[in-house]
Amino acid sequence: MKIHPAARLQGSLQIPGDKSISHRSVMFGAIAQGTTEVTHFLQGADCLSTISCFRKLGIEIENTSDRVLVHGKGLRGLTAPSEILDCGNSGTTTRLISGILAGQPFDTVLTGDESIRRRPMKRIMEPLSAMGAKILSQRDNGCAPLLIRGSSLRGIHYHSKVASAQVKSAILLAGLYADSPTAVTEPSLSRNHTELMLKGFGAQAASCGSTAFIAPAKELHACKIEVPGDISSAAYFIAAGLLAQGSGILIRNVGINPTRDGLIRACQAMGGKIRLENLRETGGEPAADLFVEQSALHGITLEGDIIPAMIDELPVAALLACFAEGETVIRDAAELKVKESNRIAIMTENLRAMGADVTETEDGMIIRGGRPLHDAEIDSQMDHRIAMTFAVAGLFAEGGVEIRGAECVGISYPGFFEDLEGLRR
Ligand SMILES: O=C(O)C1=C[C@@H](OP(=O)(O)O)[C@@H](O)[C@H](O)C1
Ligand SMILES: C=C(OP(=O)(O)O)C(=O)O
Repeated sequence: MKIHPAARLQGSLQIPGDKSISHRSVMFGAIAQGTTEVTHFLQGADCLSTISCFRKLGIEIENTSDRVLVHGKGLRGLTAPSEILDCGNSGTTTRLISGILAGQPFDTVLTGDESIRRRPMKRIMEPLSAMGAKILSQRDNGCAPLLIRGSSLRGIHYHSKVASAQVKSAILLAGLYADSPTAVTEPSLSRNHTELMLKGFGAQAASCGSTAFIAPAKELHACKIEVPGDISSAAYFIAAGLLAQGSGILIRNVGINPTRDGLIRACQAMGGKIRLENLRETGGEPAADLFVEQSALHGITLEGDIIPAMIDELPVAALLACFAEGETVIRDAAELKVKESNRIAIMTENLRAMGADVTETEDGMIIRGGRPLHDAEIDSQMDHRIAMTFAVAGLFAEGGVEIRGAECVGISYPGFFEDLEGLRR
């Protein structure tokens, strides 16, 4: 896929539904009593993997263009699958479903694509085992395929070494099936969609700082969920809007949950002009329209608590740093190495190939902005966030960019290239 430089970008767009919230709407709907109706569901490959897994667990799910209906069977209504569950490329599917399967009276085998089979699963195996489940990594390497032998569970208070909503959510979901309350404390607060949405489904969930609690549940009840636009998808248009000439880009209906809005805060701290308009609530989550204008950016340090709030947006933040005056330091972001690809290594290699001044560090990158980017051929390594980041890079690089494996954007944003092209003026 060739991306040509853009003289001007302007206009407005509607971002597809949030991936994290879409996954959870299907999962929680499946284990609730009654029919959960989901609108603005993300029809990306990852969320379709979640639907496919729950269908194999006996749940009827109607997926039409305007809504998804999940005919939940209650907390104890899932049935043993007759085949292996394929989580595709989705870490969220793999880890969250493991929490639910830990409490089932049957065995399940979970696997996924090549990338999923490399990602660390010990982080959920340990706490779920401490709760009483038996989880076996079939190659004994701490990765999928996983055999999950569900059982009756006990509540725990788990102190996680990583700030990870997937780890936290797996434990909280298992906690629904436990004999006593469960708590998870993480080093920094990660996205809290599970806590918010489980409450909407009638669970007793609470949080205090970076500790989340859940009480064992008798039943959950079905909900109506309108999924807000995904800030992680909006991120590419925020970046494009900050860099492009034109009269601005309006990104409508973006989820701005404070555990997800780190990119907006980081860009504003770099001098980016992003105006939040029409603030409202969508599906129990704060949402707004974002108006983004071309801005003169300067480098900053990104570290600590803001990192989990923009973890998937760090690649595009690194790109922005190439256009900022001075140095940007990203640290405390070692988690980037265990995403769909090693995002620290790939960003460093590819930004350098385009002429940027970037140094890879143990837990982040140092980027010295101001060098113009030039054309290069970039391999996405089938990581959707890398493909979308370099599509934006191509708009502002002399000669554009050629992206190999660009089709992987379908994991989280099937219409990405059409939406990007639609802003050219
Ligand atoms: O819970 C979720 O929906 C997600 C949590 C994050 O992963 P970690 O929990 O591994 O940080 C994020 O990177 C991923 O895209 C989605
Ligand atoms: C890391 C991501 O997703 P997951 O962990 O669900 O594969 C992502 O979407 O950037």
